[in-house]
Amino acid sequence: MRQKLFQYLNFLLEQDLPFLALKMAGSTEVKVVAQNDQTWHKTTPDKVAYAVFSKFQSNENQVYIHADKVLNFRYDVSASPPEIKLSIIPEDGKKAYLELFEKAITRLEKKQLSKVVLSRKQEFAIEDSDLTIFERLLDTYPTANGYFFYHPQVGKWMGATPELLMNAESDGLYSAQSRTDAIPLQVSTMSLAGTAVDDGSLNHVWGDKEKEEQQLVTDFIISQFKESGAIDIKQSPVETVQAGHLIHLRTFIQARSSTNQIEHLLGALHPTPAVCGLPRDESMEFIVNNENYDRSYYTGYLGIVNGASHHYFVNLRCMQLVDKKAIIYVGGGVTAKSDALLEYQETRAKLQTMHRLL
Ligand SMILES: C=C(O[C@H]1C=CC=C(C(=O)O)[C@@H]1O)C(=O)O
Repeated sequence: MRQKLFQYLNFLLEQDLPFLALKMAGSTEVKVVAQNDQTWHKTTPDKVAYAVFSKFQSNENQVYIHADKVLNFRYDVSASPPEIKLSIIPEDGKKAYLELFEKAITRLEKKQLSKVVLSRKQEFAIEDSDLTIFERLLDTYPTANGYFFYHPQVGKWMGATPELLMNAESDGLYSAQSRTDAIPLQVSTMSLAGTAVDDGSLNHVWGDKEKEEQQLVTDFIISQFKESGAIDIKQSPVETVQAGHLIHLRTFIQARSSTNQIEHLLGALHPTPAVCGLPRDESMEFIVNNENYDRSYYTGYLGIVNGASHHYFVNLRCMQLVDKKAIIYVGGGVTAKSDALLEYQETRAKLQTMHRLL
């Protein structure tokens, strides 16, 4: 089946047809949503099944892929995971990052912001084919949500994201004809923040900075759920979770809502303070005016919708593939307690997630 998947993706690339291939965390299946023509659909389709790829600034250039075909390929992760290539990453962008950090810390100390996520990108040459890199990605990160997106007018993106933005499933019977009805849904999301390099022991002692920045994300999600009319909101205890060679703090949050609330709920959640900051509008303004580059689809989201079933993920640990180049995007949450060099090192550690696949 593995061979069939790559043959099919190769065919779509050769035909220049839009697709999203997604293997959800821990799944043994890659789902491919493909469109039969090259149209760039920019609004929510009146279709039962589709894929979405959204920018960080989600009011711009959304991409919807109409599911003319949805194919599922069984994917058993290779018993011998690919060898991890460790190479030295040049220190490009350090000066610019530290300058950005200084500007942010001024705002944080004045309490104009309580948290802001600062990011950057770095370019690398690639030799292998895009599909070889995708196969390596799926085998290296079986517990991440691995994806490959292509649209002839938008380009190629690939990633292994640990972060769920929203899962919503019908908790009752669903009929495909009743898309416009308010079908009750079980909704779940996660608050993921705080980063450390995994040292192999499961009892990492987290500092106050990490605990606080993750709590801010949890509180934000719960308040957005409440405002959006979701009910029965429940949260799990905070846990440490592995993402490749990194670890994060994570809380699951669940609630009940309905299909007619989904778009609203998505807008209420995205962008969470795991990728933007708090207060949200001020952080967004700071990022857009000071990062000095366009995040594009990084820290946006990707997803697959099929009837009442919605799966959306935050576009993190990702790269854009342009000709023989990979542009890797990375960032991290900064608060008044942050240390500039440690935050910069964190972006370097996050770069490795994609870099070791090249
Ligand atoms: C913004 C990123 O990560 C987010 C998700 C987990 C932990 C994060 C952190 O510790 O700052 C970030 O909020 C990224 O990987 O580019």
